[in-house]
Amino acid sequence: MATLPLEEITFTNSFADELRGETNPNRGSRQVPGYAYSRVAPTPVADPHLLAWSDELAATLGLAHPPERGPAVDTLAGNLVLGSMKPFAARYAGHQFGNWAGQLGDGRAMSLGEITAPDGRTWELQLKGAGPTPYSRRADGRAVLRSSLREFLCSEAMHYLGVPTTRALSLVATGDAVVRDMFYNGNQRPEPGAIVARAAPSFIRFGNFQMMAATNELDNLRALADYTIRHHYPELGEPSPDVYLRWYEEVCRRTAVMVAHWMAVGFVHGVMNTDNMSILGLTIDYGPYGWLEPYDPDWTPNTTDFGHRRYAFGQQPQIALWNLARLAEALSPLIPQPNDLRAGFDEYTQTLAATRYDMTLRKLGLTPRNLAADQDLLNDLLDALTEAGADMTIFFRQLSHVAPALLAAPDAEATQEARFQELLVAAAYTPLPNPAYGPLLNWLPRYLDRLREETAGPDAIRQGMLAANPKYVLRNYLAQNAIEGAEKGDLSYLNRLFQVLKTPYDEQPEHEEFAAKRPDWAWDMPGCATLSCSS
Ligand SMILES: Nc1ncnc2c1ncn2[C@@H]1O[C@H](COP(=O)(O)OP(=O)(O)OP(=O)(O)O)[C@@H](O)[C@H]1O
Ligand SMILES: [Mg+2]
Repeated sequence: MATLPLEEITFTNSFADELRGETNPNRGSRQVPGYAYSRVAPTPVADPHLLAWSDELAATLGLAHPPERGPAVDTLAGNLVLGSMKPFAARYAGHQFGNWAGQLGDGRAMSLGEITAPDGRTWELQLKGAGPTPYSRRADGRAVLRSSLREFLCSEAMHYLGVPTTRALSLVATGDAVVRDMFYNGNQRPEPGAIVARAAPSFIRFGNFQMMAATNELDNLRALADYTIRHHYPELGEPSPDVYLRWYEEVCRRTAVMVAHWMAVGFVHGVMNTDNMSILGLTIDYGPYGWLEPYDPDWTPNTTDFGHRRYAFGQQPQIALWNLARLAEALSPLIPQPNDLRAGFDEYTQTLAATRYDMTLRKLGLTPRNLAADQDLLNDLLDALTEAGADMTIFFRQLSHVAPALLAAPDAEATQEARFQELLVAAAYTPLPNPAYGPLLNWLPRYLDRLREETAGPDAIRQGMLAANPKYVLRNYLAQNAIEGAEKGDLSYLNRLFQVLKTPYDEQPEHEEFAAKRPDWAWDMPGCATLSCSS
């Protein structure tokens, strides 16, 4: 299919054209009452050059691969604003760590406008780190290479895993230094700056609605809801109080599906504030996220959250519901009987339970049979994994090979115990035998008996399990290796890692090193197991 260089694309600007925005060129931080956004201009950078590019997303958008330097990359760095673009920073508010934070807004993100893809769908293109806006408060509007690289890679990795997410088109180095206190310990240092161009049908967050409700701007609230429905939920029909209710239920449903996916692959978002919740049910804001390595519902990578563990892995389902309740409050002025919004909570709870059940069964190669007994089997597995602290990804991936093989083996009884031992050694972070692995060892034969009840043959079961249990996820230490290379100007590790993450369910035996459990050196190394919000 024909592609165009980015600089030849004509952008549309539905958000800027249809909603009320301020055009004040003043970039000073301030409250922006009465408006859904502020028109802004990116601040140019010294030497924009391309570090990474998502070919597949570019193909979807109909964009040609740009050279390392030139007008396309200048556009992706904010140095060039095309005539058809109306860049803006959205005004949103939010609850951060459970507390109302008031106006936040795009302090370093800027939307450039929308691209209509060859298939007719529209995508908003947004730069993250393109300079200050009225919402920057005391910060600089910039992003460092390490956090931008993490956002670029993880957005795309999540897409390839099948998780609903915003996408990333490019990672561009700015040539400017950005000063950060990475450990919040008073030691500031200059780091290389970078800008990610991300794409999604829309970047509207729960917090955009909260902002309007908090300041009682009901016309703006209604306009934003109507805009969202008309452009992104047109199947619901023309906005009306009844349609608002159905829309809210659909947001709840999509959010549940997103969280179920996170739980299935071991993704921890790390900072599920309401301003980081997409109204489209997409994973948004790849900041201090992490991937479960030792299975532990209490784990969070975010050092800022070590005290309360509000956003730990196992908390995510209930935090999403808490956030949805804040969204319901924001939408209630639009609804004659706000209590009707409660139907969305049930939608969330039921969809989450059903989707998680479904996804976990698929991870185990099972089809629904006896709900109560199977629930027990699944719950016991999660308890056993927690007690063992086994590597989640390796455990499920190895099981996808071992369990079907045992079904097929004529001398299964004899080999079973040895195969289970091997599986646990592969996934264990402690030397075995270890009593913490007892429950898992007991669970495995029970599971195998249940698997024998399946009618599908071992091969079909193995195929299904391999398609549900990724071999390659973006372990934090892998991202850290890519960062260290990129900071030294060596992109080879980043490129190889990105390539591997594009087919995470494939075996790719030549890339085994990217499937390795967290190495010893990475346990205490910043960026590898824990992260601060400094980005
Ligand atoms: N360096 C910065 N300069 C200006 N504003 C910032 C900066 N870092 C964060 N902010 C703002 O602080 C708020 C909370 O930040 P948070 O870490 O959730 O978002 P983010 O990582 O900047 O971006 P996003 O949610 O768009 O992915 C947001 O309003 C964000 O724009
Ligand atoms: Mg954010």
